[in-house]
Amino acid sequence: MEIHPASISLEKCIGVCYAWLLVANQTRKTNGNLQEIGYMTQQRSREFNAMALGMVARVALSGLLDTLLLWGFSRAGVIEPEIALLYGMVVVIVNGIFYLLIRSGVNRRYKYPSMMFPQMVTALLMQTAFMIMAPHVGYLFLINFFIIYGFGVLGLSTFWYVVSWLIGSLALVLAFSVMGSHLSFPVATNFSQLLVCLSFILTLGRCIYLANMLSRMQRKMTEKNQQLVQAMKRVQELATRDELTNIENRRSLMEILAVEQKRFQRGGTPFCIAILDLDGFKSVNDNFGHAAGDMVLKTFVEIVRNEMRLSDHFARYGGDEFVLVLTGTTVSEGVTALDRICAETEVYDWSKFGQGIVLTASIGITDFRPGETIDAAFQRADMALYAAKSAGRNRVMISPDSFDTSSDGTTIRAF
Ligand SMILES: Nc1nc2c(ncn2[C@@H]2O[C@H](COP(=O)(O)OP(=O)(O)OP(=O)(O)O)[C@@H](O)[C@H]2O)c(=O)[nH]1
Repeated sequence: MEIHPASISLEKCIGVCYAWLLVANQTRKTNGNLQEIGYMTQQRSREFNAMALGMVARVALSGLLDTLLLWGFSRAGVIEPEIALLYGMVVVIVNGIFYLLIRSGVNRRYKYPSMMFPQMVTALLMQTAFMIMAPHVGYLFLINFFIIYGFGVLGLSTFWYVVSWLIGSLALVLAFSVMGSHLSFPVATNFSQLLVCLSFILTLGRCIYLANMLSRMQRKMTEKNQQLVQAMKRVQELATRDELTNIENRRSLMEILAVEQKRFQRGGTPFCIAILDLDGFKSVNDNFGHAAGDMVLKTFVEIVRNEMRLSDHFARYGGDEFVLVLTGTTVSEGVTALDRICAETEVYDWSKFGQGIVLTASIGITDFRPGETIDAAFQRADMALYAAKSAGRNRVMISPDSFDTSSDGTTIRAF
């Protein structure tokens, strides 16, 4: 068997490996760490296992392609046929073991259930062993290093990627120190040249396949991220908005008030709390049904929104009770806006929701005062609302000790 070795320098090979590793690691970062998908629900666990089994099948297929090439080289007289046979057997046995480990769920006992790292190390050591056993086709095992690290991109964390690189480097040093002078390109005959050419074509194909897999995964992840962002937005909405009227809910109101309280304490920016309640709303429900009641509530919200400033906050406190937080506003300024709301509610044509419906609103308002709690201010506003109801409804009442003059200077409705 005549061999024409084309020498491969150790530095060149390690240099190329290093460059590939850098590119691969960059891609891995972009695609996120699949191993971290390890913490998952049963459904995700099944999907993950299917993916891991798919990877094992792909690795096995790649190994069988190499077996075919080795068989070709044995036909060309470059290596003994036993090498091809042994390679094929090792591929089947090793991948069979990983298949069974994943299939039986043993992998789920580990923090990183993809088993990518042990698969990679096994593959690296296997290539090294065959490089030593069959140095005349050593280039074939050498270029497989690139494929192996390419697979690693799909699922290794930075730490394990570096560890696998160190292991691969040591394996290369071992192979070159043992067989360096015998490693060669078998290009003595046309047939073996054809096989070498074919092996490079197949390697390129596998690299392209991997790149394509990565880009598909990236697209899928982008899609999933978008879905996640939408879901988070929806959760946020459900947690902070009232479903019927789409204004802030009670929980969100409490957060808003806490923020305004802090702002007041820092810079003294005044704000007022107004509680609004529809008068006789229950009778709408009783006489015209819940759906009509809902329409009334939504319409009332629109009336208030048309009168409030953009900087104000409007929340549904519960039932037909609403709260307006009037920011940067004194009581007298707030009362002007609230009077308009009362007037608009009174003149609105509610009869479109049920014949004869006439509705008004009662409102209690207070300003927030230094050193007090939100609860204390809230209670005052509630008392003012109660006073408005007691005084005959359809009016705005101010809590005691608030500024007692309206914007036009006349005494207004403190009780
Ligand atoms: N349609 C509808 N009704 C609701 C909703 N939430 C609470 N309610 C009803 O709103 C009514 C509120 O009761 P009250 O505040 O006592 O009714 P009111 O007639 O306005 O009484 P005053 O405030 O004293 O004038 C109750 O009948 C609740 O069942 C809702 O989301 N939709």
